Parts: sequence; structure tokens; C-alpha cells
Amino acid sequence: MADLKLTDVAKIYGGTVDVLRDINLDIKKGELIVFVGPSGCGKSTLLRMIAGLEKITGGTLEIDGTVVNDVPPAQRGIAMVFQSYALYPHMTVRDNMSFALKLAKKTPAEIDEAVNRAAKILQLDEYLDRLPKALSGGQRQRVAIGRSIVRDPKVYLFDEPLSNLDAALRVATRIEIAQLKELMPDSTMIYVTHDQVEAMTLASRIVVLANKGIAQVGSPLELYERPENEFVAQFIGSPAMNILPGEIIGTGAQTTIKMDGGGTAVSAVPTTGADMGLKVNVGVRPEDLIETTGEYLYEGTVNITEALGEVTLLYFEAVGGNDPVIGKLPGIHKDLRKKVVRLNADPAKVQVFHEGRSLYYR
Ligand SMILES: Nc1ncnc2c1ncn2[C@@H]1O[C@H](COP(=O)(O)OP(=O)(O)OP(=O)(O)O)[C@@H](O)[C@H]1O
Repeated sequence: MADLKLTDVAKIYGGTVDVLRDINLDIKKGELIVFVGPSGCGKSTLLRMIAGLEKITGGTLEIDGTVVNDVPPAQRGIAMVFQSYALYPHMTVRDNMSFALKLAKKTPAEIDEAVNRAAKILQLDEYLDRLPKALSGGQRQRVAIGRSIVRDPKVYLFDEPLSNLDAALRVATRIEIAQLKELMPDSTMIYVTHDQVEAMTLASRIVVLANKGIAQVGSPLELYERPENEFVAQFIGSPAMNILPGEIIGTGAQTTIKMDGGGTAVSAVPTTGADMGLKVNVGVRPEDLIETTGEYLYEGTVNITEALGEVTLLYFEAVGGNDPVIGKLPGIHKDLRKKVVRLNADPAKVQVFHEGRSLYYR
């Protein structure tokens, strides 16, 4: 299993469409890296360049220390699992899984061993003699993954493998992929998804792509707790983090911010005397807002409530020139509409951004 290193990787389609630039990324053996980002930001393009299905326009891609820019896909030791499973319909599960090994002229004994091992990992033992049409969507996706496992690749690439499955099956298959990773701790995996829960639960590190580059790389909790910039702050988490303008009026181990809409925010992000008077944006997640009768960072009227069952979303309307914010309370709350509420948050959970960048990372 392999380490991957991307140095200044760039992609320009057709000589003019500049999609990615300056992608620098070190992926260690055994990591499960998830690429996320807005539609069209280049997630699939980056994955396809790693697979060798798309030419790298600039920079280098190394696998285990060897530059592979010009190595054809089949010789990179990479297996790719797509969202459409593309199984051969007239072949049994066993034959689907054996196909690549037969092409590679492996002996029947080697093929049997590889297929049985993969079937065991994926719990497909009892389905080996069935045709794909006699399998559920989730089982077919497992066969597609099985076809990769038998080849014992250095790196697995997954391009939205669960997006064709319904909600319940997505959850079940997501858990299977997490278990699969545990059974193959040394295998390196790169996974593209639109689904935040998949990213947060599967990734050892998440790469957030935006504006042709990497907005942040970090563990799921680093991205959630300490976003480097407002883009990542609002991209990770749902509903998105609230961003409210203010001005620094107290510095030190904690920072005090006078909010433009009234009230005062306190953040555990430290600042220096030089920051006094700095215009900043304060970031607070909906789930971190708590009602208070004391010091508050926001005052608003609850305009709309949405009870989702396990949580209620509260949409606050401005009081005194405030921007709207969204709050999230556990449980069901129907009696809050039209109520004027003051909100505060734990200083450890209050982010401070200047010109889009978090002051925590200076
Ligand atoms: N063959 C191509 N020629 C020109 N432009 C392309 C080509 N393939 C992709 N693009 C463009 O490159 C950009 C990145 O596409 P890509 O499919 O990598 O994005 P993505 O992040 O995977 O998007 P999504 O989340 O919607 O699947 C898009 O603007 C797309 O239109």
C-alpha cells in the first residue's frame, strides 16, 4: 500500500479552462482522504488525474516516491470504484470479480484465493454464484468494490460510490465501507463525496477544494472546530455557520468583540493589542447558540421554526440592524415563534475571521 504526493498539480482543460492549480498534498499509507467542495470545483478531475484517466497539466504526482505522471492507468496500481457499478450483467458475482485477474493471467488457484478473500471481507460469500440482477443495489456496489479488492491495488479511489443508493442503503453501505477500511488498515483510499456525513464519518482527513485550490486540509473535527477560513466554516456543518460583523474592543487570551448588531461576543481565540479596533467577522454554529438572560452576542426575534424531530431550527429575524441567524435546538419547540431571544455561545466555540481568514491560524 502506498504513499501519494501531489506537488503543484494543475489542470487546464483544452488549453483554456483552468480548473485546478497549485494542489499540494501528502497522503500517507493507510489514510482515507475525502475530497469535498462545491459542484464543479474539480473533485472528480483531481481523482481522475490520480487514476491516470485525465492528463496532469502541471506539477507532479508521485506514488511511493516515483513520479507517475506518464504511467498508464493500468500500471499505477490504482483501483477506481464509480457511482454506477458497471457490473457485467451476464456474469456471476464470482466471474465479475475474477475478470481482471483472468486478464492478468493469474492461475485459477490465485484467482480463487483472491476472490474468496474479497468475498469474505465484503460478506458476499453466499452470493458468488448469482447474477447481478439478483442482487440489491448495495450488494452490487459491494461486488464493484470486490472487483477492486481482488487486484490488491496500492490505492483505492471512490467517486461518489453511494450516490445511486437510497437513504437507508447509503447509511448501511457507508458503515460497510468504514468496516472495510478497518479490515484493510494499510490500504490508502481517496473518496469523493457530496455528502457531509460520509465525509465526517469516513475521513481520516478531509480536503476541501474551492476556487481552483485547497481551502483546507484537516481531520473532520479540525475542520469543524477550527476552520481556517470563512469558506470552510460555512461549507462544513449544516445549517451553515452564522457569520456576523463586529469590532475588536478587548484583546489578550480571550478576545472581546462589539457586535455591529448590538451585544458583545467573547472568543477564546487570542489576539494582541495591535488588533484593537480591527473589523472582524464572528462565526458561531447554529448548534452552539444558547439562550441567555445575561451577556449576549445576538438579539433577535424567532421568525420561523422548523421542527425536524430530533432538532428544531430557529430562523431569527433582525433586531436593531442585526443580520439573520439560524439556531438549532435539540428536541421540538413550537412555542418560540415571535419571541425575542438573546443568544450567546461558549467562547471556545466562537470563531473570529479577518478578511476571510481565521485569526486562530496566524
Ligand atoms: N473534459 C472537460 N473539458 C472541459 N471542462 C471540463 C471537462 N471536464 C470537466 N470540466 C470542468 O472542470 C470543472 C471541474 O469538474 P469536475 O467534474 O472535476 O468537478 P466536481 O467537483 O467533481 O463537480 P461535481 O461535484 O458537480 O461532480 C467543471 O467546471 C467542469 O465543467
